[in-house]
Amino acid sequence: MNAILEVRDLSKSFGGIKAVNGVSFDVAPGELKALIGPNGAGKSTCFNMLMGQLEPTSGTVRLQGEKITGLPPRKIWRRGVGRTFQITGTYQSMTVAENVQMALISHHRRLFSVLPYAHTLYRDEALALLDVVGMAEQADRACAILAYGDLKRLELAIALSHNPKLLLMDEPTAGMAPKERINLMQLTADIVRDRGISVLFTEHDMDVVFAHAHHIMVLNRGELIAEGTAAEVRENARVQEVYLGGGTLYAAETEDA
Ligand SMILES: Nc1ncnc2c1ncn2[C@@H]1O[C@H](COP(=O)(O)OP(=O)(O)OP(=O)(O)O)[C@@H](O)[C@H]1O
Repeated sequence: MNAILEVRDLSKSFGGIKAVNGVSFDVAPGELKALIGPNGAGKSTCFNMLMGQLEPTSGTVRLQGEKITGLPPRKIWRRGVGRTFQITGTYQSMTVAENVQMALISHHRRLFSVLPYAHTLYRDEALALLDVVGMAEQADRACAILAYGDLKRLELAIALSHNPKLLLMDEPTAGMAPKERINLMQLTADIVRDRGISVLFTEHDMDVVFAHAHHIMVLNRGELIAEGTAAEVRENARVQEVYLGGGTLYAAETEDA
């Protein structure tokens, strides 16, 4: 099947630093793909170019065959690329459901005309999305009092409200307890399977990566040095060298929450 995302020879230099250097890869429909690498490898720079926050020095990005390189973030988002961030961005003064409703109102391009009665709009649709992420029972709670793991699930519901074809998740489990991380990624894997969307995520926790990613790419000093299944990447000598100076690449954390 044709790729959802095609990245070709993508590069970004900051002065003399080649943060991303000639990176090429595809993301297939319904694929859950991880981009891993040590600190400073170029993962965030890569994501920022895919989402339009950074202009590449060279290279192209295509979404379903159409070039999106150089488009502003909002246009890329409108074409069906969603993103979740390391630091969650929700409206603290609103309830859980209202946050999703706001996203749905924005998706339907009705933002300014409907604000006075926004709280009644798309409520059922919002509840359905909250059900997908296991948050329906918390629909009327204020965001300000949510546990961090619940905020991350809410963020996922907000991202889904734009009905993305591709979701970019930048360290989705950062700041979570080990058990919560596995749960969030299991939820993400279920969503990928059930809704047929593609997800590309960066992650430092190898437990999460090896347990859930269909395919893993390893970035080091701006270059892709390996890709494959969890088993292939785990056994790759270059990857082991980069991560642990030649040792075996085990999960970083294995204790329970
Ligand atoms: N705006 C910038 N100006 C100058 N150098 C930058 C800029 N952004 C990133 N870099 C450099 O580019 C390289 C890649 O950084 P990047 O943040 O993409 O790595 P990363 O893999 O996301 O790291 P981490 O896992 O720590 O988030 C690093 O050497 C970084 O210092």
